[in-house]
Amino acid sequence: TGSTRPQRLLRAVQKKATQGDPQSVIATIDHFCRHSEWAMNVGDEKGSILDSVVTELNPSSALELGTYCGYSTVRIARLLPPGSKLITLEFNPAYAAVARQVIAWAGLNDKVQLVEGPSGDLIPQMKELFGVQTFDFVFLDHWKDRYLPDTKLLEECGLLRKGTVLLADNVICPGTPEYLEYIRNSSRYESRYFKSHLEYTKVEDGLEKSVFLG
Ligand SMILES: Oc1cc(-c2ccc(F)cc2)cc2nccnc12
Ligand SMILES: [Mg+2]
Repeated sequence: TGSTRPQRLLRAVQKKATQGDPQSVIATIDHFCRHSEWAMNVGDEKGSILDSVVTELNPSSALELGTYCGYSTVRIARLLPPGSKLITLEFNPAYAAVARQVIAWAGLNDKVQLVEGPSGDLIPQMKELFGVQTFDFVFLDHWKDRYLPDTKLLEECGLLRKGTVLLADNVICPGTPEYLEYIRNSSRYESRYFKSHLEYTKVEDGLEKSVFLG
């Protein structure tokens, strides 16, 4: 039986990236996805927008929905101040296994907690399982039909506070119309669209940044 694309991506990281150097892990994955095999990482163009949002916010507690191979996990965690924590949820065990090794290669284990399972089941357990009060930052990058229900769940579970920033990937491609409709029309959020491109392509995509107003 052959290897999977995430396994080939991991092999490239372990072969070419410097251990403990998140920037080299990011560069290696971007090179692999541009020159060898496309993969659904947020990528370098949208990744720069992600970086600027995280840097401006300087979050102490962050949540990522959809880990995949850990590319955006590394992008976010490398920017977090000491003592802060990124919890990342991944439904697919094969993706999670690769992501753990990518995160470890980048030397970011002490900032990241990867939890396997469905976000809809895990979000209500955040407080009791991980001692989370509220999140300062949430990156939505999992299945598009989960963006809206999981956002409503975060609200209902009291995991958002005045000023929490939600950043959603793929709001154009593959697209999250129900989420956009809700978040742009809700008086509880202030939203802004960052136009960009689908990772490693010329296809339009973008990120929606929404501030929870409480
Ligand atoms: O960034 C992404 C891109 C795509 C995707 C796949 C196939 C295409 F043709 C176009 C776009 C799927 C994604 N699923 C989950 C999280 N992020 C995704
Ligand atoms: Mg994505």
